[in-house]
Amino acid sequence: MTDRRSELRELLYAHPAMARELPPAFDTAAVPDGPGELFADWLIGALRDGVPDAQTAVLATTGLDGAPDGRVVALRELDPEPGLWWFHADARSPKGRQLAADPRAALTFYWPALGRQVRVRGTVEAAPVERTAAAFRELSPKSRTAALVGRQSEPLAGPERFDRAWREADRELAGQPELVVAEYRQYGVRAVEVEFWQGSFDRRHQRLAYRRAGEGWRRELLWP
Ligand SMILES: Cc1cc2nc3c(=O)[nH]c(=O)nc-3n(C[C@H](O)[C@H](O)[C@H](O)COP(=O)(O)O)c2cc1C
Repeated sequence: MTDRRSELRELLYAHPAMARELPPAFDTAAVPDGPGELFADWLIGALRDGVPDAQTAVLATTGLDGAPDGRVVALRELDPEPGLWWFHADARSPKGRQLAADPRAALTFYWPALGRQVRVRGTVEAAPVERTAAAFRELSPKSRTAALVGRQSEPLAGPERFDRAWREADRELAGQPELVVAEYRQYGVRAVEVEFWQGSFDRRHQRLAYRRAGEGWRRELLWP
């Protein structure tokens, strides 16, 4: 019988993280005053380099039981100047309820091909209803159907229940193309801390942290 534990251990040691050529060290002294601009530079670079799903991040929240929780979401917009990172979600989902109870959140981006990580910590705020309704109407038909189906993270009795709900939602949207799911939200994480991490094959990683200080930002290097 294969010993899965030792097989896996062997594979993990044979495949160390970031064992490939990565971008050269970045000039931590020649960076913008705020983190939004630097993040935009890095994300645009990742998207243009073809990093798959470069706009996705792990969203960490505090569970209603006080324990940490996390899941992947997609970044939809960025306001570099105030430092707002926007994602969309249903207010009735576990994460939506968690954020209503405690708006503190973190977004962690990782671009493996570039060995880059960005950590954003802050507090979420929801966009005004009219703006969200307009954004909802711009979604692809499939995304609107998925949002109307709703019930995210509730137990599903079987795939046929989902198929039926999907068909019903499709029909409803076809009859009412202007329909907006009232619980659909645009959440913006207003950053208080943003850290840029550039990995290096030789483990001489670089870390640059921005922290809000009054109207501006304070920058400092961190030991890797
Ligand atoms: C690549 C990827 C992108 C995703 N994007 C979103 C998103 O933008 N919004 C969202 O609510 N869920 C998104 N999800 C699904 C979430 O990870 C999660 O399964 C779902 O939102 C339920 O989370 P919750 O139970 O913590 O509320 C995405 C998942 C993946 C893998």
